[in-house]
Amino acid sequence: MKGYLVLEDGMVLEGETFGETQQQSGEVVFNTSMAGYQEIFTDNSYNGQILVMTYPMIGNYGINSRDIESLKPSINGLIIRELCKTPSNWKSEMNLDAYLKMHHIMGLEGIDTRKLVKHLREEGTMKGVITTSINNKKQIIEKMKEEDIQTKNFTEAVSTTKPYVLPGNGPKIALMDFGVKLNIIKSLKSYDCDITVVPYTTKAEEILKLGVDGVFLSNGPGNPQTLMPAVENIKKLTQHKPIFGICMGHQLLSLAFGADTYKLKYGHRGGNHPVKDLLTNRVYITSQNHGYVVDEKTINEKEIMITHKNLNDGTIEGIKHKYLPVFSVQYHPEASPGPMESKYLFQQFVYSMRKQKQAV
Ligand SMILES: NC(=O)CC[C@H](N)C(=O)O
Repeated sequence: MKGYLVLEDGMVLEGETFGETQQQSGEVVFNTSMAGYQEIFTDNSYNGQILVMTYPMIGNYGINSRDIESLKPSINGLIIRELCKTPSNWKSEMNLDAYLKMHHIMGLEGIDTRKLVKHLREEGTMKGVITTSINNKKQIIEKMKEEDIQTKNFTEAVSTTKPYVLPGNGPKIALMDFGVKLNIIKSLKSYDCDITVVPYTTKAEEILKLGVDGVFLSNGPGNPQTLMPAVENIKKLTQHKPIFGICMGHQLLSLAFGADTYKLKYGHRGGNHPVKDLLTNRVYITSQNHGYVVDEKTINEKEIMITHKNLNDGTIEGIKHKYLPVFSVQYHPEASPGPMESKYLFQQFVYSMRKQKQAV
């Protein structure tokens, strides 16, 4: 069936639908990874977004039940150049078309993704609608303009509603869940951590009552500034426990230290973003997925040190407190998908918890 992507600025692109034919809206963002589409679709940080993949063929190794970052895909829609209907891989259990149907997500193929991404790069990411009819294009655009994605809380839909424990014999961690990726949990589990995953609304006092050795702040969708109550809790926790934050966790931690965040023109989403560790001068190739970033001008240098920078645009990629065992990165050391060379950061967190324990 014919399908269309209608952008907020009036641009329309025509393609063929797959998956479920169900009209959906969302911020249209692009990811440049060449592989790992399953991990990307199931990353909760994409909640509410229509995703464009720049790699020209998607679906070639099918879908399996193992390579997931959460139990279901979070994307509101998928836009690709070409859909592979006959996957070939020993792990494959179904094709992408069937998978999107199962989760009621609409896909569009046959789209000139190169033209679309050039447009988004020049104009910035914007809202869009995927639909099977553009007879009412004017109304579609007007309606899409009404929704304010900058003030909407997307975390609510993906955070756990009840705490749960993943027992282990290593350091005891409270993981504040803003939409956590499974590989973050697996990475902490590789150190046999005892993890209590708590809802993002959990109060600092309740977390401290758990008697944990450290607190982990997860990734998650949406604007970090919609989560100011969590920022207040994090502010309290920084005075008591070692903390490690990734992506949304990094942004919230920075807000807790009084910094500001802003929205990037088209974000960083892909598997090859170069990041420089300013303390060692080493460059890491990193996996990324974010639209917001911490504003360098607002960092309180008396307390906070910028530890990492993005070599493409110079934005902040990591911070650390000068005296407290508290640090965070904007990129994804857990990879999934993407390079795994930053995994040592989990070890650094485990080490900081052990050190703190010995000190008291
Ligand atoms: N992966 C993430 O945690 C993303 C954080 C935030 N939602 C952003 O887009 O910047």
